[in-house]
Amino acid sequence: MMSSSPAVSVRDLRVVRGGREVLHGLSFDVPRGCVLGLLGPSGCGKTTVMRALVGVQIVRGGRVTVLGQDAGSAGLRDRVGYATQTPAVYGDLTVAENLRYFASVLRAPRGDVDRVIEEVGLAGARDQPVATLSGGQHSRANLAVALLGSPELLVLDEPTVGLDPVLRQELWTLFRTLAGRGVTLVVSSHVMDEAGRTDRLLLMREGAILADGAPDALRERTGAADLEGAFLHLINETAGSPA
Ligand SMILES: Nc1ncnc2c1ncn2[C@@H]1O[C@H](COP(=O)(O)OP(=O)(O)OP(=O)(O)O)[C@@H](O)[C@H]1O
Repeated sequence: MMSSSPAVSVRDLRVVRGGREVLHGLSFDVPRGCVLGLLGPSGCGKTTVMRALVGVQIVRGGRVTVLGQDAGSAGLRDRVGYATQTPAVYGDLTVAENLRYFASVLRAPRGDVDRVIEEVGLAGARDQPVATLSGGQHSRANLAVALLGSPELLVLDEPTVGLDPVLRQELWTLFRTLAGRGVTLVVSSHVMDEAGRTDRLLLMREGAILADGAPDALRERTGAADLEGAFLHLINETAGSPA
């Protein structure tokens, strides 16, 4: 269910990294219970946007509000889950040991460990050291950490990279179930067919938002048969418009 006060509100967000402005004044809202896809070529700024949402990115200007508080506020610590692109789980600990460890750090209920292991489909590997997992299992173990404590906002950086289509499908079903419970998800991806599963898409390019809308609306607006075509159409449109 979507309520009227947005889960995320970003206004004129500017970020400088390595001496260069990499986000040029982004503004968007994410309603509660929405699955927002962040899509765009490598280096366009998706991870930087996510870092700003979870409050670990120094920003040059603008305002990022999450669940009614400034991003990074102490009060948001157990209300926001973040899975980075590079897995944060420890290779020498088993899946269950990692989750017990992170559950205690995050002060999540102990029972959460079994729940999140089930949710990401790792029950069969729970006692396996993470270093011995396949790439897809490894990224699911990382995702499981973000699910601890039942956060209201989940920020997931390319959670399906390296997963086969069946696992990708399963994870998207999980994302949908979570959104159905009112959880808001911000999910980045390179994969256009995944973009179609979102409620809303932010198409990004070179630190700016190229388009913001529902996948069907973007296809309709551009007259493209698929989202890849829509994206290319929007790039050409921008290139052709006066600066
Ligand atoms: N630690 C850093 N120092 C300096 N510049 C950085 C740093 N991290 C990222 N950048 C730059 O910021 C810009 C945005 O990077 P970001 O990681 O947000 O992109 P992305 O869209 O998430 O890329 P990918 O899809 O490859 O993960 C890029 O130009 C990148 O080179």
